[in-house]
Amino acid sequence: MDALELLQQRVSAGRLVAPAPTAEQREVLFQAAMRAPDHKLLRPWRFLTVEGERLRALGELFAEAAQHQGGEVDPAVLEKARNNPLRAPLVVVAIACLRAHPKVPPSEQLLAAGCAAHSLLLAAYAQGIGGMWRSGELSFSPHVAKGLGLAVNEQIIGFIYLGTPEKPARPAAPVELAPFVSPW
Ligand SMILES: Cc1cc2nc3c(=O)[nH]c(=O)nc-3n(C[C@H](O)[C@H](O)[C@H](O)COP(=O)(O)O)c2cc1C
Repeated sequence: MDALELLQQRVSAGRLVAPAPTAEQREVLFQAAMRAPDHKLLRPWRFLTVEGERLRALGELFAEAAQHQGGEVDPAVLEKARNNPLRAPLVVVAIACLRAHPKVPPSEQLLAAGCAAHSLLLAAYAQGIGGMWRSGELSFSPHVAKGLGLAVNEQIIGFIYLGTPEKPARPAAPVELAPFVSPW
């Protein structure tokens, strides 16, 4: 796929089915992520892959986290939390790993991690893999972070759902640029 077409046409795919990306495709996804712009080459990111039965375990972790938020939890909310990870055959947890650095503040490291996640999404689209970056309040849950084994300096920046798109990608309409771009 042409690079400029990819950059202008990438869209998310919410409905994803098996098969999950192959080993070869995953190599491309993660190599693309590693090429994100990155001040001082800190690589302030890492990724966890969750698939198969582990998707159910992630759903259980989400349900537990919803219960840990306190108060009475609507059973429908719990059920939704439990089923959320089952919306794709592969969920990649994108994690920012922030460390003290004299030249690179945590905000820049967070941006670099976000760029890595975006590169992964672009590499997915380029390979015909459907992808969607999701967060939701449970991505900020300390219980989820602990269950996924995050260190204190790490934070979840997204759950990237990947799989085979159920429907063809919708066309991305061009955006009127005037509100977003102006000479100074
Ligand atoms: C950090 C981040 C978190 C997001 N979380 C969600 C989410 O929880 N649920 C959702 O529907 N979309 C979420 N999105 C937006 C979608 O990934 C997607 O970009 C949006 O639906 C627009 O679709 P498009 O990518 O096809 O333009 C998030 C995007 C980012 C960058």
